[in-house]
Amino acid sequence: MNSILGNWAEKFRPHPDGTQLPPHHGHCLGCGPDNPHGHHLVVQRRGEEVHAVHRFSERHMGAPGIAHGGAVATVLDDLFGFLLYLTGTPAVTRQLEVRYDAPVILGTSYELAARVVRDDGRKLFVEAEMSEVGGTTVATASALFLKVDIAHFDRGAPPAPVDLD
Ligand SMILES: CCCCCCCCCCCCCCCC(=O)SCCNC(=O)CCNC(=O)[C@H](O)C(C)(C)COP(=O)(O)OP(=O)(O)OC[C@H]1O[C@@H](n2cnc3c(N)ncnc32)[C@H](O)[C@@H]1OP(=O)(O)O
Repeated sequence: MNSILGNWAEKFRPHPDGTQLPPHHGHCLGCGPDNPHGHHLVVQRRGEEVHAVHRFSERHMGAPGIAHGGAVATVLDDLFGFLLYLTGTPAVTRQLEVRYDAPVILGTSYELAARVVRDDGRKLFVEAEMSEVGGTTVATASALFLKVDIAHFDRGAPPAPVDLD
């Protein structure tokens, strides 16, 4: 097994309500603390939802001062990946839809929340929103994740020394 995922099984242990969930792995683009180009998303379990407060930086700029839509999609997709700690099974994104309701401003904090709306065999239907703190929704997302066997991840190249420049 790809060693970067080697401790994944223990990450599926029960996570009490209110606790911070572990990153998928150190170099994950969404949440890995060791990825200098990543978003460094920090996520908590809140009941049957996952929550985060996030600020986009200049590294994720689209229009001047505004987050790139792909960066917003990355963060929403990665947030969905934290629901797997609650469902207890590996799964991958099959389809992702994002609705951009308002520009996401760099350096501004946003609240994110995601949940599973239907767990149907291999299919996990999920939804999320991103909002100004205590205010207006700026983006919503829905996705279909498909549960996969751990062998799915063997197709990834073993983690080489990462050249992140
Ligand atoms: C211990 C170590 C653990 C390691 C733990 C790894 C950690 C992991 C880190 C996670 C981090 C997360 C980060 C964010 C999440 C990503 O970023 S995941 C990365 C992006 N996604 C991918 O790379 C997935 C690429 N796609 C694939 O590999 C394959 O298409 C899949 C998803 C495995 C599915 O292939 P498949 O098994 O052949 O599925 P398929 O038969 O086509 O469809 C299955 C069922 O779904 C239905 N379906 C398919 N598409 C649709 C659709 N769009 N709408 C409705 N139904 C559909 C089919 O009709 C079928 O239904 P049934 O006939 O069974 O009723």
